[in-house]
Amino acid sequence: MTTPAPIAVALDAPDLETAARWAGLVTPHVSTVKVGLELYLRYGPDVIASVRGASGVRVFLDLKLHDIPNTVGAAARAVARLKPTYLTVHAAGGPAMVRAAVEAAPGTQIAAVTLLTSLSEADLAGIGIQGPPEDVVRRMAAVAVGAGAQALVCSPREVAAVRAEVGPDVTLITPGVRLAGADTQDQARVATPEEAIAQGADLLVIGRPITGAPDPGAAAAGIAAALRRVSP
Ligand SMILES: O=c1ccn([C@@H]2O[C@H](COP(=O)(O)O)[C@@H](O)[C@H]2O)c(=O)[nH]1
Repeated sequence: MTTPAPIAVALDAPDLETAARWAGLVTPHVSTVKVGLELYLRYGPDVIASVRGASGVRVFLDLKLHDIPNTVGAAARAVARLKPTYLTVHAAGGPAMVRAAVEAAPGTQIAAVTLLTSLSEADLAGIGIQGPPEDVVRRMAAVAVGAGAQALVCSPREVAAVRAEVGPDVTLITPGVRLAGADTQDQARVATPEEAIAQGADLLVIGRPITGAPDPGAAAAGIAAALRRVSP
């Protein structure tokens, strides 16, 4: 039996039945499934047990918490009992907010989102932030890790720079993954799965390229095999 690939499949499904079916199809091939706002807001905490099933797959709870430190700490404490492997917060909430999440969820890796992968340099300029996304990502990464975050979310394009900034012990998670030549949809800063791994990503978040395929299980198996070829 082969080791599951370092992929978190984003279960961005309209209903629980679809999410659980996708989870069942992909879990032989990937290490992790990701629950985001769509499912969690519709179904609440019960969704975690439904997608985890009996497989023991890791669960990544992508709630992107962003509020004052007291509120984020309380929210992180509330979901820590679900034992997700990862829980996201926005690094832009600042060091006290990130630290509040870290302290409230000791059994979970707090993953700080540095800069959404849907944002381009032009988008940043539009909200008054000048310069390349990589500069923002590196600054956010340093702040979040300084506050205790054990994982960071960035695009595959920045992963090497972030690794140089924060060192080998932080888990680097990359959404914004697309197969060569595919439509990037609403993602702005993208790379292929092979490129993301070659740049040093630890975990690739992949949603629609797998869940939108006619056979999500086969799509996950295909990407997992491609990753094994570049990183046996
Ligand atoms: O910066 C970020 C942070 C989180 N995401 C999430 O990842 C998946 C990506 O799905 P695709 O279908 O592969 O685009 C999705 O759940 C996002 O909420 C992100 O894309 N970028």
